[in-house]
Amino acid sequence: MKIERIANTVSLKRSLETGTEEQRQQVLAIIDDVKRNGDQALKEYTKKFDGVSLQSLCVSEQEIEQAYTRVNEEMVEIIREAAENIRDYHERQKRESWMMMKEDGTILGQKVTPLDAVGLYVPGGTAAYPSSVLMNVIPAQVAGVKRIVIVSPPNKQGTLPAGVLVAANELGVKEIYKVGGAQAIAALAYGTETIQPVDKIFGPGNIYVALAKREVFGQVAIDMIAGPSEIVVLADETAKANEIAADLLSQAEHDERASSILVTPSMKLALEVASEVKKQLETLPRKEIAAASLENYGAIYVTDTLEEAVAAVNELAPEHLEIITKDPMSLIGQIRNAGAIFLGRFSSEPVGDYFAGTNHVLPTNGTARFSSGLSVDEFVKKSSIILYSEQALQENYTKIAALARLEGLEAHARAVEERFKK
Ligand SMILES: NC(=O)c1ccc[n+]([C@@H]2O[C@H](COP(=O)([O-])OP(=O)(O)OC[C@H]3O[C@@H](n4cnc5c(N)ncnc54)[C@H](O)[C@@H]3O)[C@@H](O)[C@H]2O)c1
Ligand SMILES: N[C@H](CO)Cc1c[nH]c[nH+]1
Ligand SMILES: [Zn+2]
Repeated sequence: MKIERIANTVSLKRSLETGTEEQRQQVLAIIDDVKRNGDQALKEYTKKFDGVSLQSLCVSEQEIEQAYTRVNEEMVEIIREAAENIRDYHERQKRESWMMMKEDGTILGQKVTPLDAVGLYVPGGTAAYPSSVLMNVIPAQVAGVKRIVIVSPPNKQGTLPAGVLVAANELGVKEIYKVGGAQAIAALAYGTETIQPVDKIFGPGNIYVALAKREVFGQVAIDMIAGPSEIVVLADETAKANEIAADLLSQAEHDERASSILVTPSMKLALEVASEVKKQLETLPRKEIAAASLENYGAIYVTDTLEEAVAAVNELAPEHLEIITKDPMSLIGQIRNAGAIFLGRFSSEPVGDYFAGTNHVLPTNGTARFSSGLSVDEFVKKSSIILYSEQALQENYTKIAALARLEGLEAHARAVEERFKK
């Protein structure tokens, strides 16, 4: 990894894939086809892109049973325990409806209502993560969403990865469809004979999925458009180089476009981490991906002071931040931009990816400056409640009418005056 001396200003080299005009046109054509031809279009695209002809798009009971034969009981227990931790954490995010009454009889409040139906896209290939099923489905369930649908492209055997099916089944998700890409997003947005439309679509995917989500936005809501994984480790001379190297590699193995960065005031640590990364990389099964990621988007930044290192972290605004210093807790107050903050050497990033209970869907591409990770909030909507008493309107209608006339909206003014016409 390259070692660079920096002051406190630095910007993370990030990979932003926006797609070509040709890809956008292709996605538009797919969406239009699904709108017109429903299931038939879904099956044709599945044959074309995933290389498999399906009789039915639905995952059957039999496929779920088959999946359990491929995931051992111990693994199922671990999935259950992770799910429990995630549910426990997200239960605390739940918002209640509230109302307040004023002395004049006015009642104001906020009604929290779960979305009726949400769709989760689970990417195909090696990026099909059972943990992402837990991270998206559990907050939806905690919010009270009744209908949760999963879509994912089938493999050559015409089914979905066993881990994904087991995770979904453990959570009680019954509606799972074998369809991926832009066609799956179109089906979730507009509906087909088999797939009823949803209100909001969640989950990452390749460029076709991302472009389709942008296109259907408005018809349905969408979550964030997630970029490649990122980790920044903020460490001082007390940290262990082998542990930091392992954590940097944990995110680098996700994607050639992932970004792993160490920021430290210690040149000694920087040199040790660089050599550890090289050593550990050699034995990683996904070493080509991790090496490309480190080559293009990895870095070790050395600052003069810890304060400068903290300022650099805030500039980087990473998805994941690990603080491995003498007193990590004392630095929390100074961290302004980070999707998740992992404190101390035993809070290695994969703890959050899988098990602690926090959500692993987090803001990337510097969006931690203004946004947060996935939470129960994304699965509810909030309606304002207004009950004005006669006394309250009597006392205030002339002010309301005045504000309306300031905006040139005479009918607004007359609406409130109408109640008090002599
Ligand atoms: N940010 C995260 O948390 C996160 C997590 C997991 C995966 N991912 C991302 O998900 C993506 C997974 O990609 P994937 O491709 O393996 O799976 P995918 O499920 O996203 O896409 C597969 C589908 O893409 C469509 N497709 C493929 N080639 C096409 C073409 N030429 N024209 C139109 N459609 C086409 C097909 O319909 C296919 O079913 C990766 O980019 C990965 O980085 C991100
Ligand atoms: N680190 C990823 C998000 O950046 C999430 C993940 C899933 N599985 C393993 N990791
Ligand atoms: Zn990860």
